[in-house]
Amino acid sequence: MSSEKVSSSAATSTTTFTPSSGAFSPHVELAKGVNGLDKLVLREFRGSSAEVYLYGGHVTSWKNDHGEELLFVSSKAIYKPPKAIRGGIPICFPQFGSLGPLEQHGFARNRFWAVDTDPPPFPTPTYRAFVDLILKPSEEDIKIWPHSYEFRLRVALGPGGDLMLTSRIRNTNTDGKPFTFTFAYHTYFSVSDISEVRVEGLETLDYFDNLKNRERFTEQGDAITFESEVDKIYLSTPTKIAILDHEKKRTFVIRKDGLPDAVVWNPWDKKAKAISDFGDDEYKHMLCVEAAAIEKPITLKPGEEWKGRQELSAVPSSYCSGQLDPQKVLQSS
Ligand SMILES: O=P(O)(O)OC[C@H]1O[C@H](O)[C@H](O)[C@@H](O)[C@@H]1O
Repeated sequence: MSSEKVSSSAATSTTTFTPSSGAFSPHVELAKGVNGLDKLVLREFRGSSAEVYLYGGHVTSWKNDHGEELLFVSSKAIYKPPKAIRGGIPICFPQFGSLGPLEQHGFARNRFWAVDTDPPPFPTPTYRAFVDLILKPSEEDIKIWPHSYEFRLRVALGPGGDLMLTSRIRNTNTDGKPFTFTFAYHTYFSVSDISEVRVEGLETLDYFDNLKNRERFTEQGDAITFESEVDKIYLSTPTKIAILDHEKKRTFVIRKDGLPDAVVWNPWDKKAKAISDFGDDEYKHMLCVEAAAIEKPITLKPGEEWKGRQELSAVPSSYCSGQLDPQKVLQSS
């Protein structure tokens, strides 16, 4: 692999698969999104919904049963290869950030995925509304990252409106070679006002600060609040992280498996202005908390598979992340 940065080939080198609409459960339909890009819409009986584009395997919408949008997507997002859609949940694979020779965040978010009509059995019981996508390397991709893999992504919407993303990545190299990657679900949460947001669960943890040459620091002892640009990779984080939106009285809860790290990013005003597909003031209404595997890259031998899962829920903020399990209390009410 060359040491200099390599740009990914445009998605044109990947064949796209347009599934017939009959290929899905009644909870899922195929639709045309922005710029005519194929997307799958998942709906649950109580009204919650989610949308995932085949371009990037990219979740761009997650709405609760009142139809409120819970994810942030920039009004300046460019739904056009090879640019990744700004917002929603970009998939960072096989490289997080600029931690390696590939382009920023790898190439999975710039490729056309296909619907996996014959996925291997799913290990854990899943929700009714789900879709399985698959990404395999094209010849072009193999030139920039010389490995064969099958990346299966299941996007599922629970009866209570929870959104679950499960990634299963298998090394299918026939040359006996292992490969190593880093990974993140780069989730953009929609918040009413970043200056009224708190994150619980990352207190006292070590983190790499991307704004200070990625040096290692230790977080202070209480909930994280925001008054300037933040770009931190928290290490060995708990399974559950909570993002409290004071104005909306809403708490996002991230539950994750196989993803020990969590990146917290808000560009704030200066960087927001410098990002072409991001509105100057939009930093006030978003926060990225990205379940990730970064500090300890994952190595797979041929035939081995890695699984990384995140489950997002949005609950009334009367539940603190540490004390009550909103799911249990909600069910008992
Ligand atoms: O603009 P992008 O390539 O999508 O990256 C957006 C951001 O992603 C992550 O949060 C990184 O930690 C940031 O350093 C980066 O600026």
